Amino acid sequence: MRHIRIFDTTLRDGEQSPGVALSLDQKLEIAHALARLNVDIIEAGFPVSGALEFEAVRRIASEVKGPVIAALARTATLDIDRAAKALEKAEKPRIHVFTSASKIHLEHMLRKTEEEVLEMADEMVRYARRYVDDVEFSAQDVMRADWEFVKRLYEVAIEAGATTINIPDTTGYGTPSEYGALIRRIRDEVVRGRDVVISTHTHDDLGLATANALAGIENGAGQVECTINGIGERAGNTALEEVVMALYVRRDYYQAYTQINTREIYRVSRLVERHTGMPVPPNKAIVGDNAFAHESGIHQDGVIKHRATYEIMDAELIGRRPAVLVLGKHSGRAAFKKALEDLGYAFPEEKLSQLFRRFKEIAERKGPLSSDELMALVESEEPTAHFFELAHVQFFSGSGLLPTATVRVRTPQGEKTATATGDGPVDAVFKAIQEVIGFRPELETYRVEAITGSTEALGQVTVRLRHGEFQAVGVGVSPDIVEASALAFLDAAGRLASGRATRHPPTLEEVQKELG
Ligand SMILES: CC(=O)SCCNC(=O)CCNC(=O)[C@H](O)C(C)(C)COP(=O)(O)OP(=O)(O)OC[C@H]1O[C@@H](n2cnc3c(N)ncnc32)[C@H](O)[C@@H]1OP(=O)(O)O
Ligand SMILES: CC(C)C(=O)C(=O)O
Ligand SMILES: [Mg+2]
Repeated sequence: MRHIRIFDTTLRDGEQSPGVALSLDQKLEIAHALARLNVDIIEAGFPVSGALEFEAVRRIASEVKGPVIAALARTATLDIDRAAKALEKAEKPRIHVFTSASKIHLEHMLRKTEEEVLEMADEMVRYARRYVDDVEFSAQDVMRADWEFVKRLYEVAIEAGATTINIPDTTGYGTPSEYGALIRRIRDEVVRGRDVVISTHTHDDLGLATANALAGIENGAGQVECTINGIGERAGNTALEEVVMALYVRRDYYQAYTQINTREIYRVSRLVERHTGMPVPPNKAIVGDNAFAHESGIHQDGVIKHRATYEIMDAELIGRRPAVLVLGKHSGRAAFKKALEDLGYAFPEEKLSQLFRRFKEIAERKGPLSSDELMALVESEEPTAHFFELAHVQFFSGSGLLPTATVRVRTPQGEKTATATGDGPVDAVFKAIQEVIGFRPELETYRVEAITGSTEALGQVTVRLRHGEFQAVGVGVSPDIVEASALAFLDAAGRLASGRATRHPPTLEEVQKELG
């Protein structure tokens, strides 16, 4: 098995994502998280580009231990001087010198001839080697460049002392077979057995970044440049989590491994999402919300019978909770039954079919149901006659006023009225209801949703109450949220009072108490 080095460039190419500007503290926090992930190299930034960037690289170099810390530099002495200065305290510093290889870059961007670029590459790699032993060399846009020039350029860089040669498909133009062939050619015709690591750097303009990186590995690359969540210039870079998990899950095929602590992947992904403000799409491989969720009945049935029927890796492996079954319009009986069992219900087949039909009708109209909604569905199918009925609710609140509510409720013992104050109108209403019904269930969850999308939207309130060892869910709907809350509370309290509640699973403390 070959070791593939993971070069993380979230803090450099990743931060080049339009609109992203990380603070010093955010960069440091991400760098520490990358060290816990055990990446081999952290590209901490491009020091010449600004004072904050310089300081971030300097702090990361002095504080983050473990990985090699790399800093980017153009083929210019000032860039290399700044990179070297920022890396002064690094245990394992690397200077990453880059130029360009394609005609279009040379003519229109660098405005240099091939000979001038060769000379700059030679001089600047040598210059960087005066500061550090570990120098990486890249030539942008290799995929669109002429092979003869690419060959000469990388040959010059190796002769000048580059220890890693990176082959960027800067514009995301290559296909996997082309990029793979290019890496193979670099290995056979440029590196020729010398002790130089070949690195991939692929962009996702055609959605091929990960496929291209893997093709590079198959053809001799020993380092992959990538970012968390695949962020980066334009459509982004190769996603670290994708390449790492592809190498792990298909180690039989690639015969290669990384040293990544995969259980940290999800945590770092969330951190980068939060700090960059770039949301991870739900269908994103490995780290998206749906990556380990199943809604289709056939898949759910398979997963319940044997996880591996529809899962090629365990969610826990990347630090996520186990796969979830989403109960929606595509779900089948098996998943529905399992969800009810998980909530503590067991029904005969006939009753289950009746509940399942009702569930399908609702899910087709409103989308997936949460477990509270499922409980409400089951309980609303019980013989109901409301035990407590709201006759009247009145409340007032406002700035400088003590929120106060009065409720009148029809109970089996007749109509009762109570007034209470609270932290807000809903709290005051709940306290007044507790007075009226004569017991004090604990509010475990409270959720408000708009049922329709306009300003006169109907509000749906779902509460879960607990009393002793019983719990019940109640739902209330009204254009007035406070009234919907009163209805929901009375619905759940009625279930508790009339013995139509479920026994809740014991808490850890209760089990410990029972066991003495
Ligand atoms: C593919 C990549 O990701 S490359 C990295 C890209 N990242 C960034 O650009 C982010 C940080 N960049 C910056 O802050 C700024 O662009 C700086 C500080 C680097 C340079 O700023 P400025 O001096 O204002 O130059 P500006 O950005 O307008 O133009 C880039 C200059 O660098 C030159 N250049 C580009 N690449 C290289 C290179 N590899 N080697 C030498 N010079 C280069 C360009 O030809 C241009 O030079 P010119 O001004 O003589 O025409
Ligand atoms: C600086 C280089 C490696 C780069 O990011 C690219 O070419 O995409
Ligand atoms: Mg790039």
